[in-house]
Amino acid sequence: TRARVMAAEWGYSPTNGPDVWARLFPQAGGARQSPVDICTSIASSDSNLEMKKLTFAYESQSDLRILNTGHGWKVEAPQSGSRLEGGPLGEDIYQLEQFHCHWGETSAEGSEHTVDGRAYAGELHLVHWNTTKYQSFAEAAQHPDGLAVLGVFFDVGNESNDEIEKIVSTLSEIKFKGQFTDIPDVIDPTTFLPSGLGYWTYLGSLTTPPCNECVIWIVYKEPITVTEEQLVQFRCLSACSGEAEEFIVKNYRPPQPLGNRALRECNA
Ligand SMILES: NS(=O)(=O)c1cc(F)ccc1F
Ligand SMILES: [Zn+2]
Repeated sequence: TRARVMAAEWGYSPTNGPDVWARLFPQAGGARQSPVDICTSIASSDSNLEMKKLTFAYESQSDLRILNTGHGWKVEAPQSGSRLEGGPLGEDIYQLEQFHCHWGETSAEGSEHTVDGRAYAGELHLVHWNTTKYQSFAEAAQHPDGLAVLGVFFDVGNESNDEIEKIVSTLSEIKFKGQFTDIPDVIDPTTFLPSGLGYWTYLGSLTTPPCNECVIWIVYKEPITVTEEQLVQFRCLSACSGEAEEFIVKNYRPPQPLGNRALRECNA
């Protein structure tokens, strides 16, 4: 009943998960929702994108705050000196705000976007907002061109990802929802990006409630590699703030209808 969904926090279980979000968050039922299945055969190679190269410049930062949001971990990384521009972003400059990731109960699933129906083991999101047009992240999230999110797929392999290890090493300190700590290591967001910079791009939304339709998505084609052990550590985070232990074993939204949206690709 509505009362039950009203009472419960949104999440990823059958009673409060993606299938019922639209009851509480009307935008979740909109026509430009994310994620989507990336059907590579319909992706149009847009010469326009080839022309305007996507460029990014990040600072290396230490003592970034990492938080257990109850739905996963999030690193707050407001970087006034960072810039993401070009590609599908027109003339506007986007600034890094935070990064986080999504994963599944097993490594057979976990990414939000899928490629020709194939899910990856996880997906990292580097979230940026349009500082050319808007005065704050919150304001930008109310506009169709407010945010730009870079998505990077995780493949499971034998080499552990050193940058992800800096995140993993703090997770024991933020086991419970609401806990946060500072990451002592220096983090350079550039190191999260794959070497091949080809990507797909389309207009979409936040993949968690309220699912605002405010995101220009840029999803890299090439995954980065993490280890099963690193993903196992993600799944040890608790969704609760107290002694009760409800592990965050999955926090990905399944693909939503692309509808008549253009899906463009750029082979950088
Ligand atoms: N998963 S997401 O990158 O679409 C996202 C980013 C935010 F800043 C807030 C909510 C979100 F769901
Ligand atoms: Zn995300």
